[in-house]
Amino acid sequence: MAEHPRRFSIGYALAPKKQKSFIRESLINLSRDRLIDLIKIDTDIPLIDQGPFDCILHKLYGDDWKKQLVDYKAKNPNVVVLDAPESIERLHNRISMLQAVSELKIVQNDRETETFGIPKQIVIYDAETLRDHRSWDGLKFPVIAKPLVADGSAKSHKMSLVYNHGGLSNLKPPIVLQEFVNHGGVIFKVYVVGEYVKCVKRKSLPDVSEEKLESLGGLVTFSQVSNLASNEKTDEKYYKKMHLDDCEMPPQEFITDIARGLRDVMKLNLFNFDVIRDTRLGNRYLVIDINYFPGYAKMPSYESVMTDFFWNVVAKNERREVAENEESGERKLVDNIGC
Ligand SMILES: Nc1ncnc2c1ncn2[C@@H]1O[C@H](COP(=O)(O)OP(=O)(O)OP(=O)(O)O)[C@@H](O)[C@H]1O
Ligand SMILES: O=P(O)(O)O[C@H]1[C@H](OP(=O)(O)O)[C@@H](OP(=O)(O)O)[C@@H](O)[C@@H](O)[C@@H]1OP(=O)(O)O
Ligand SMILES: [Mg+2]
Ligand SMILES: [Mg+2]
Repeated sequence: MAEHPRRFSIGYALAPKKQKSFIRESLINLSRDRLIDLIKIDTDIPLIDQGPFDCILHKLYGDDWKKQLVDYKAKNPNVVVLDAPESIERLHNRISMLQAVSELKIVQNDRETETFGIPKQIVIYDAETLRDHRSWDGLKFPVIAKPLVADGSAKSHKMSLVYNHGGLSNLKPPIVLQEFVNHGGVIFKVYVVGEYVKCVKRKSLPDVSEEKLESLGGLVTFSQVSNLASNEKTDEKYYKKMHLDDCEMPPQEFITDIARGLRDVMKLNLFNFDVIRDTRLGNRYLVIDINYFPGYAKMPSYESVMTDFFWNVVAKNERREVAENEESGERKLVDNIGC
């Protein structure tokens, strides 16, 4: 009798909004065709009582969830958890998040003139430090004030563009004050899925000229500028409407090197990062934000990219398991012969 090919099972635990945008029929069907079943994890039932899963895909936080993952892994040592909660955690703080960029060790070739880094930034933990001008004296206005915590809450996305020191008094620490860098109103979003890297353009905040800065007072607040309705973004009309066509992309190899470097340093497979190009220099790129498990459905052909990745993860794991079993079988045989 012919043996049935092995099917794989991936459990997903996502917030309702993420589930709605990411787990589309098209993704379920394509994965199913490749022998991968995407199964919803019921967060009202202990994880340990569900499955078995070859892989768990998640974007949920908290100590209880972390413990559930640890317990599940203890019982099912071969499960692949994407990604490890300890690796995701550094992205919940906007300082440790961007420190990953300074940890990169990229050897640039002589032909490359592009450089990368992060904007100048400081962290302010309390109102007293915010009032003390010595804390922010070294910063050039305008600055963007970002909540220190980046935990996915609406609050963590609420930003302020602060034009002068007068505007600082309205802010609520703990915050990061980051120099605003003019970048021609276009941001590059780099999506990473394991080895796969895709860079797309999005509309960003417009430049602030010196003259405009003098005439402006205080601050202006905003939230998730680049996150318009998701169907608009893959649309060609979106590019035309936003005049994004005219903007040159950064060199692919340069971006891929940064993406792979970040993946290794952070030990993450699923993330994106935002990059802006300093208009004064033209070849200096700054990473301003890194997000765990971003809106992949906005990435072109996301279904096939994700399915290929899932397949690589589960099939590679399966091969490792088989090899380990064979190895321990051989060892047993040797032990028995030795007896
Ligand atoms: N240093 C900067 N200089 C210029 N523009 C910036 C800077 N930092 C942020 N921005 C603009 O503000 C937007 C929001 O900032 P950021 O990406 O840090 O916030 P976020 O809430 O974490 O975003 P996301 O929705 O991608 O998670 C950016 O997309 C970009 O348009
Ligand atoms: O809303 P979308 O699905 O499009 O994805 C956004 C995602 O929201 P979600 O995780 O609630 O879905 C955000 O995550 P949190 O910081 O809020 O955790 C953040 O990663 C954004 O950068 C994503 O937008 P993108 O960077 O891809 O444009
Ligand atoms: Mg961002
Ligand atoms: Mg972010």
